[in-house]
Amino acid sequence: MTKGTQADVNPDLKKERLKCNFNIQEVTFIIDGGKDKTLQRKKIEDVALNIAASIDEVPEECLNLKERYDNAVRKSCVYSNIVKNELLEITGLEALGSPGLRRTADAFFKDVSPFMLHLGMFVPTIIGQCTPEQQAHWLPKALEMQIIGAYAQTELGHGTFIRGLETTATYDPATEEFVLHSPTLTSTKWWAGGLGNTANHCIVVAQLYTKGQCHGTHPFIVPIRDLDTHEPFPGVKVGDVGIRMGFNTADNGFLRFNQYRIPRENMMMKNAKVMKDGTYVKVARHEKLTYGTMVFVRVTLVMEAAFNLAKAATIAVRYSAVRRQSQPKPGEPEPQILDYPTQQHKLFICIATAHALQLTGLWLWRTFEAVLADMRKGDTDSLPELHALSSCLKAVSTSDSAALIEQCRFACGGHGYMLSSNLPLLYSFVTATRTYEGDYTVLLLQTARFLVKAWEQAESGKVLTPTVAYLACAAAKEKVVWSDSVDGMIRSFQAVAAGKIAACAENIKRLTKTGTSLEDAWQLSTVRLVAASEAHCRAMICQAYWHEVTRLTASCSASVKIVMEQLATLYLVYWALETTGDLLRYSTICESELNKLQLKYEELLALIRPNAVGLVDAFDFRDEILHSTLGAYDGRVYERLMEEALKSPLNETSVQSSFHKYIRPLAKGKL
Ligand SMILES: CC/C=C\C/C=C\C/C=C\CCCC(=O)SCCNC(=O)CCNC(=O)[C@H](O)C(C)(C)COP(=O)(O)OP(=O)(O)OC[C@H]1O[C@@H](n2cnc3c(N)ncnc32)[C@H](O)[C@@H]1OP(=O)(O)O
Ligand SMILES: Cc1cc2nc3c(=O)[nH]c(=O)nc-3n(C[C@H](O)[C@H](O)[C@H](O)COP(=O)(O)OP(=O)(O)OC[C@H]3O[C@@H](n4cnc5c(N)ncnc54)[C@H](O)[C@@H]3O)c2cc1C
Repeated sequence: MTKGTQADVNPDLKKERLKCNFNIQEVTFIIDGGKDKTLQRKKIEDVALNIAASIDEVPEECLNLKERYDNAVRKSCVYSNIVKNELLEITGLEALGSPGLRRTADAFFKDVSPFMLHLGMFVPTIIGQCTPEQQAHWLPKALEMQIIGAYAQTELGHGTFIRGLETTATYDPATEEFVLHSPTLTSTKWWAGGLGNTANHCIVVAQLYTKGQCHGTHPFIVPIRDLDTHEPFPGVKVGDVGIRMGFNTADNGFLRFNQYRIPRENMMMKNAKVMKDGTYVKVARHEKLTYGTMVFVRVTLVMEAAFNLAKAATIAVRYSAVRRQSQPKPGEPEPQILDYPTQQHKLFICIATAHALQLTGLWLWRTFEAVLADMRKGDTDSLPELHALSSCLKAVSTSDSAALIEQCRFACGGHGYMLSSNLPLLYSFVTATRTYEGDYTVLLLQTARFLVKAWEQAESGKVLTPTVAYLACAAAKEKVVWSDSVDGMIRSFQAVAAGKIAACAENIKRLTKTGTSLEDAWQLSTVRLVAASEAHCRAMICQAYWHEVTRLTASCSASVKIVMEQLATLYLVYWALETTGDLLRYSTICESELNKLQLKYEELLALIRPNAVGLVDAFDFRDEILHSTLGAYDGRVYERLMEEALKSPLNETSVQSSFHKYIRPLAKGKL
């Protein structure tokens, strides 16, 4: 944060900070994943943010589309040099995935860097899909930015259904090359970030043909532009996909091939190989290991959802402490809008959800690392559970984050609609995460496949993997008695999930018994399967969040433990109240217990209220990263709104030329 002098700080915010009754830094350490992580992040910020402070002469939003792209490329080059020459020295290669790097990128780009997918997917795919020899060839070039890459999987005709991709890579043993071809309009690669004008290389996912046989989709590294002239190579047609809701500096592109040749060695061969004579050799022990980059990005997106929501919550809570509106008690001053329970209801769930997703995201990351370690030893047994976990957590976290960021904008009234609040841009960026890297519904249905199988195992008394172990109680017909203790609520959420999964399995069984094919029975059950998957995911987040809070606050000061537990309890009670219909159906909860729960919720809002500003301060966002007139640390909201308004190109002259060209002639009847 940028603290300035105390005298500059809005008096209401100053009072809020005095009210805070816990040690903010302790909470920051928990959110970052430990004190060492916080210190490293701050070191990275100190290096990068000095430069970022003066990077934009004109606000990004005042530039036209082409100028914005050029500016984004300029800044990406400056930023890449800082990463390469200074930041990687602080932490080594692991810095690529560090929160410090993610945060400092936001100081440079209000929208998105056209290089984002280079580090976000191109480099991870080289690491995940190449042999050691291929890595030795490609990785240094990519890290040194001698080549810039994109990840082109999605086509105009297919994004979700990867097996339906149409781009072909046909092996020619005579020249030891693959011939890439786009046989139809719908086979055009579409959407890849950085592809339109920036990248000179691209990972292309294509149907592999050798010896006349198709072996399904495989990834290839494809040079698409000359490294010196940047002209596309003959046989390559590449360009921008057009203006989007957000991501307008991300350079999302299209790509077509006309019998374009690449060397055999450019097939990424960690999981499958094509020998010189065209023989296809499968190396991987699991069919879906070529989908590995997607699993990796889905895992990282859970913390990404938390990060963006934390930014929105910081903006909206600080603004709500500064903003005064209405007069509920005659003769008394207008209250801070943060004092309205309805405002607390809108905002405290945002803080709690940011914590829930961050702590669940850190747990998921550790799970991912453990599965990777198993796979390095040749054991892929835990991959289906990781796929099921990462699919539903990606879906629910990105969806919750987008919806709650929009709620933060609503909470800021008219000023939230200003681009300078940064809430509109944040929303347009985050809402895309619900779609990319696997659409919400599609991913929940992937988890549902796993859940229905797990239910069948539970019914037949088999041992279940940890995230679905709770199904055993339901399969044994154990009744869950409602209790508003934390453990009681988690058990009830699990009972809801188990009840929904069981109902899906029964429905599928009923339909197939009466002659419906399994595929049709599945389709006819998908509305409830999505709901079951959501319920499972919610129960899992509640359990992981509470477990992590208990674990991480065990050695904290008492006040930190209290406030962290209040937030986690608020999260559970909020979701119990949101899903009362389900609880009435699948647990023993009754009307009087629901009333008690509502009271508990309102009490929690009041308990959290004095610490609200302290809690968002604990996210520790510097102003250079928040980019918000409403959310700056000093709370000088009105001054900043006015300063930004005066920067508008429409205020450069007191009279616009359009007045003389159109309005005056119209008024004089001369148009
Ligand atoms: C600043 C941000 C920070 C970091 C992020 C960086 C960059 C982010 C910015 C933009 C990135 C955007 C990039 C993209 O969007 S890239 C394109 C992503 N595309 C997708 O995600 C497509 C979604 N579709 C799929 O994943 C699959 O096609 C599918 C829906 C899963 C279906 O696949 P299919 O082959 O048809 O499989 P099924 O027949 O449905 O299932 C068969 C069997 O396989 C299992 N399975 C499926 N996927 C996986 C997997 N990944 N891992 C392990 N197992 C998998 C599936 O469960 C099933 O198992 P059964 O046992 O049930 O048979
Ligand atoms: C900002 C942005 C950046 C992107 N960047 C990249 C990139 O860098 N590289 C890349 O390769 N791709 C990228 N993508 C593409 C992205 O991965 C796909 O858009 C995404 O996977 C969804 O696929 P789709 O567009 O084909 O949607 P569709 O699959 O056509 O979805 C449309 C609707 O159909 C529903 N639907 C589809 N299949 C099913 C099913 N089986 N059952 C039930 N419902 C179904 C969906 O739920 C959805 O409601 C990007 C997209 C965006 C928006």
